Amino acid sequence: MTEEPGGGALLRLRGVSRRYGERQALHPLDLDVRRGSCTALYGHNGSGKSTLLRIAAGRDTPTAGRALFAGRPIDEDDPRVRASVAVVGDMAACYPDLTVREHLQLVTLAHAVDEPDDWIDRVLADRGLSDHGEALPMSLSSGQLQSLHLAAALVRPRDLLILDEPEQRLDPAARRRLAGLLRAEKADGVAVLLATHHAELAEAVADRMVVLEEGRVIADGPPSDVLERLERRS
Ligand SMILES: Nc1ncnc2c1ncn2[C@@H]1O[C@H](COP(=O)(O)OP(=O)(O)OP(=O)(O)O)[C@@H](O)[C@H]1O
Repeated sequence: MTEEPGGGALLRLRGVSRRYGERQALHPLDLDVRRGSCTALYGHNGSGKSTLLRIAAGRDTPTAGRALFAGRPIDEDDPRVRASVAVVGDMAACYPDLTVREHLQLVTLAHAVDEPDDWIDRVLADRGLSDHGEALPMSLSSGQLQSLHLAAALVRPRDLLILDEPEQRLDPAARRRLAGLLRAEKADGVAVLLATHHAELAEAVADRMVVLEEGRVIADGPPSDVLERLERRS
């Protein structure tokens, strides 16, 4: 398990901002995510959620500020980050010639997971994919594909789980399973950071909700308080 110095937050962003040319996608912000907690980013299209997640995952470098994982600058090429940070992105890709099971086997092989077949069977069952293990991606529905991307993050070790709109294309039952899964991740001590457009999901799983508007934090706190404030504004 990755240790954070002085018992601090596993993910620590300080004064992080991101500019694309003339566009300030993210104004300077601070964010801490601790083990066993979940922070939900919420906001309109283009408000900066994915930009922030990419920086948190070490896939993008902030224009200014510091993004630290367990006290060290985050870089997705750092083997320690690759071993501990699982990401379900908004544009995850599949290999067209590999079955669902083979995708998951590839991930368990890359992360040297013990007894991978047991893990894979369990994750397939939890994600409602048991009957699709031998299916190729092109024969899956969009919701089943999203479940495969989630499954790929769950068959590998992780201390920090980053998800970009994981509720996309999931039906209500699959969304409820997702909420249960994220609560179980917290109970296992994983730090969870997600972007979502689904207020109920945030309320069901997050300890903290951060609302972005044009790259600025406009509300931050427990989801029920934040949602009440947003309701009053509208
Ligand atoms: N690679 C890029 N180059 C230029 N501009 C970008 C790039 N990525 C994002 N942006 C811009 O930064 C802003 C924030 O985008 P971002 O994808 O972070 O928003 P978001 O909150 O995740 O939106 P959505 O809810 O639609 O996924 C947008 O104005 C977007 O056009």
